[in-house]
Amino acid sequence: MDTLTKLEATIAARRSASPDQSYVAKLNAKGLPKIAEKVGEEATETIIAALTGSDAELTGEAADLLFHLLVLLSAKGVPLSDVMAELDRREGVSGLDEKASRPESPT
Ligand SMILES: N=c1c2ncn([C@@H]3O[C@H](COP(=O)(O)OP(=O)(O)OP(=O)(O)O)[C@@H](O)[C@H]3O)c2ncn1[C@@H]1O[C@H](COP(=O)(O)O)[C@@H](O)[C@H]1O
Repeated sequence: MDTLTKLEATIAARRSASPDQSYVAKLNAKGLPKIAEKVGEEATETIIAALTGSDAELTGEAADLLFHLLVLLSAKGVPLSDVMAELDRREGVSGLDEKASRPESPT
């Protein structure tokens, strides 16, 4: 099992833990807007690290961003495998124009 898939399973298991003992449970208890805000915060910190920080700082912020993105996907019930499948699908799309790289929107 790859690292992100293992982390996804850990996050799913920790969602129902005590918020006193689990960061994942604490964040879920605060609700979806707070989880989404954390993703934005970590994305900003990743950008700052990329522009002004060391490679080690960028690595740390990228890890924070991926972790919080997995917490968000879990809270929304969207499996990581769906995201991976979408990336695989795009890899198979020839060219990268705006329309072809996005899933069909429901009409
Ligand atoms: N990968 C991580 C991970 N990365 C970052 N963090 C936490 O994310 C938080 C981010 O720090 P911030 O300063 O931005 O946030 P904060 O001050 O704690 O909280 P805010 O009030 O600012 O939102 C820190 O508390 C980090 O400990 C993580 N917490 C947990 N995990 C993984 O999730 C698993 C389950 O964790 P628990 O839910 O704590 O058991 C762990 O075993 C790890 O594998």
